[in-house]
Amino acid sequence: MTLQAAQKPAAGSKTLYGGKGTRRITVHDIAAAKERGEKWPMLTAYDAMTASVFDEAGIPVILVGDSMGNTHLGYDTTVPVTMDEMTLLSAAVVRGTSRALVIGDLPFGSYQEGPVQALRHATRLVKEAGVGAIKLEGGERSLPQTELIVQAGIPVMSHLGLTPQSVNTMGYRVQGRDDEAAHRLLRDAKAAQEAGAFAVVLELVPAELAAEVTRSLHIPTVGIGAGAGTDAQVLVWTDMAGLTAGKVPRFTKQYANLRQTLGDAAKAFADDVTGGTFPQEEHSFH
Ligand SMILES: Nc1nc(=O)c2c([nH]1)NC[C@@H]1CN(c3ccc(C(=O)N[C@@H](CCC(=O)O)C(=O)O)cc3)CN21
Ligand SMILES: CC(C)C(=O)C(=O)O
Ligand SMILES: [Mg+2]
Repeated sequence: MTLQAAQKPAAGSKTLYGGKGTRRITVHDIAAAKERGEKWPMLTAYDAMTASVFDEAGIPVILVGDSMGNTHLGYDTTVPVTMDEMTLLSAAVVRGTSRALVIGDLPFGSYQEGPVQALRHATRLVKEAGVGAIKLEGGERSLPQTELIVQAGIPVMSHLGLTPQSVNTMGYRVQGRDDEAAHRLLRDAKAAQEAGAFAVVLELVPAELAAEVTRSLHIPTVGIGAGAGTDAQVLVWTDMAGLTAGKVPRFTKQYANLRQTLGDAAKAFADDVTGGTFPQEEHSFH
């Protein structure tokens, strides 16, 4: 097999990424991908336009992350993000996609009170925004929430390791470095799986530990700053495209420099207007 053939599955083949299917991807497709040993990409999106780009690019799973607080809403952390903000932007992402599984993050304060509150807000994201699954942070501490939401028929993605909604107690440090923390993370991951989660995000954990968790679970792991041993990888789209203002985490790879490109376009437009070279005849009506 050529390298190209190894990397690019034939059109129509049963793969999650880049497949040509017209129906929306489900959590069952994701479970099947782990059985095939297939790795898959996930990106965040926060609006219909960007989501449609990723959907057309074959990204099978799109997360409407509460990272919107940092990237789009101008907050310092994800902590202030509200259900209204999540619902509005999640609905836009669903409208912009036809094939990707869209997952909505439950924001801080929307599930910590208990399972009934969690189910109410998960249900809102499904009914009002149309997401196919929700994500919440925490293993053991979010088990009752996970169980009740799954029982209600809503797929749940768990999120372990660095959980940014706990920044005020946790900081933004690598998690699971010592033996005790590593065992706790493994326990959390197994508990999430037991409670019915369909996948687990592992954020900012040592690569060896993330690989061990991945081998120990039958549901897929989605890494971010967790090395190459997870089943899937997720990045915040504005980080990977070079659009985020300011510092981006070291685990991000930058695939474009949209901040430069967009800034250059804005300057070129401004120069045209101030210099009187835009609009031209072809942009005018008589
Ligand atoms: N734009 C953006 N990208 C993200 O990845 C992201 C958000 N926003 N908002 C929510 C959380 C916060 N995240 C963060 C924030 C900071 C670090 C950070 O400073 N990490 C250090 C490493 C720390 C260590 O070595 O322990 C780094 O240098 O990357 C990591 C993840 C990830 N999430
Ligand atoms: C980085 C991912 C996992 C996330 O939770 C977010 O974007 O909010
Ligand atoms: Mg999040």
